[in-house]
Amino acid sequence: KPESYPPGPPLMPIIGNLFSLWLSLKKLKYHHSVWQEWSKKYGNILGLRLGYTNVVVVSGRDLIKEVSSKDVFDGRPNGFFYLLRSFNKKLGLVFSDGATWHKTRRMVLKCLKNFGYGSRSMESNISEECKALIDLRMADAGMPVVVNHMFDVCIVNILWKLVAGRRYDLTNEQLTILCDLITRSFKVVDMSGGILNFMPFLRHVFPNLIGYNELIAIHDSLYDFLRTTIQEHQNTIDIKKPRDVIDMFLIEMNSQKNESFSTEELLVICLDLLEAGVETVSNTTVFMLLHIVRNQEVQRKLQYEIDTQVGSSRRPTLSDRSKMVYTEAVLLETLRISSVAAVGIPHMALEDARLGNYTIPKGTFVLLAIHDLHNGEHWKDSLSFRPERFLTREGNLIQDDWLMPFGSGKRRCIGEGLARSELFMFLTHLLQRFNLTVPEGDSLPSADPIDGVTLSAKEFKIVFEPRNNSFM
Ligand code: HEM
Repeated sequence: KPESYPPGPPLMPIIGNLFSLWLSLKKLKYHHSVWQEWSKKYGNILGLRLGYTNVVVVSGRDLIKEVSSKDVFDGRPNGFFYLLRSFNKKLGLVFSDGATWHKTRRMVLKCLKNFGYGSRSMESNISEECKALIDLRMADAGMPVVVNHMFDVCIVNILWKLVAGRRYDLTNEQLTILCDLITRSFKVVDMSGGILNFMPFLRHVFPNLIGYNELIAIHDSLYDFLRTTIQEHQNTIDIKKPRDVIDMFLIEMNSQKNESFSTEELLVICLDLLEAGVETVSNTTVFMLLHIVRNQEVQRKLQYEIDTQVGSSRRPTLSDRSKMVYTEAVLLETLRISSVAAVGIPHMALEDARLGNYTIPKGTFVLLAIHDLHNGEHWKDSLSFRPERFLTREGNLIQDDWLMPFGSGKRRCIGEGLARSELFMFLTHLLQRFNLTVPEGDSLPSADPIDGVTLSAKEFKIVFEPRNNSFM
């Protein structure tokens, strides 16, 4: 017989576990570390109440797969923080559910594929950005460079070519500001939505302290940019020749079908793609560089593989990937050890549901302990960066199903293929042309992340020293 709600730390009136969360955060620094410590004490299905909201944290491969595979958990939270970014409605792709989510996910995937998502033309977009990036680093070769945001504009460009049909110069000021806004919005709260979600009335008392004013200002600016982009499309569209995802949506909206989309929906979809597709890849790529400068042996092995499989007379391509198992293992090890989506994107129970021996009430937020999954007991010496853990003795790749950086099931990430291709291309292009070191006198960068909606690396610098290979 199922018990009622899963166990968790003792509750206080009204605020539930918020005070213990605040106390534990002071000690452990990261939300995912608090969930991990509490899960160890109370079990793999951890039952919390944050303010008025039930929040359950699910740990371990089997339970995470179970949640991800059951339709009843395919909801997304109704919390104040999530609705704040979408005109106080459940719109778009990432934070919608039910019929809106089904039709939006279908349409977004159809449009992206129509403009080459997953095909060769996408490869040429990535390749163009890699070339621009190499030129930029050649220009400041030998000098220390802060790397934390060096991929941002490249990553927007790759996505924006499909979504809005254009790219920006890597030093474009407007785009740099835009990327900075996204970064800031990701640092105001964690993925659970923070205090703004659980005690939203506090925005009337401490609007600055809890990040309300900042989030409003950031989203206003992001929507200004997106409104202008959509307006430009409306002014120049040829309905017989859609140029990009926005054009396809505008044509669909014009066709007056029942299931069509509103301009607000299109705005939120564009924001969703920008927010889900930029910080995640950018932060993972930066962590990848961080682990490489911390582990020079890994760098040497990567360069050996690039030199023997690609050489120096041409640039790497995605078709090199299948031969480059060590490089692939470095990508997997980065996705494991620095899991930027530490608790995935919260799910929500659409009805009362059974999980393990418990009943999860309708409306409960469900966080997936992905960081813990990737750094827990399943992995030997989980704290060391050791790509070899993904290789057999014969040098074949090991697919370990404890690694789920993109989630699983129907809500799984739609950008996985793109993200993996970007990571491969950025890494191989850079290491083909440069040796990466920390500037003289700097200590090795810390692998400890900064908390937020996604985890990010603390600021650090790298010197890009051109390699002695005669590149054509
Ligand atoms: C290293 C890079 C990335 C990581 C680690 C990552 C991770 C994730 C995770 C864990 C989820 C949630 C799965 C779930 O709800 O169970 C997700 C969803 C999503 N991702 Fe990614 N992602 C990455 C890159 C991208 C890119 C490049 C795009 C852009 C195309 C993207 C678009 C999305 C969207 C739209 C969703 C929501 C899907 C839905 O709710 O139906 N992601 N991602």
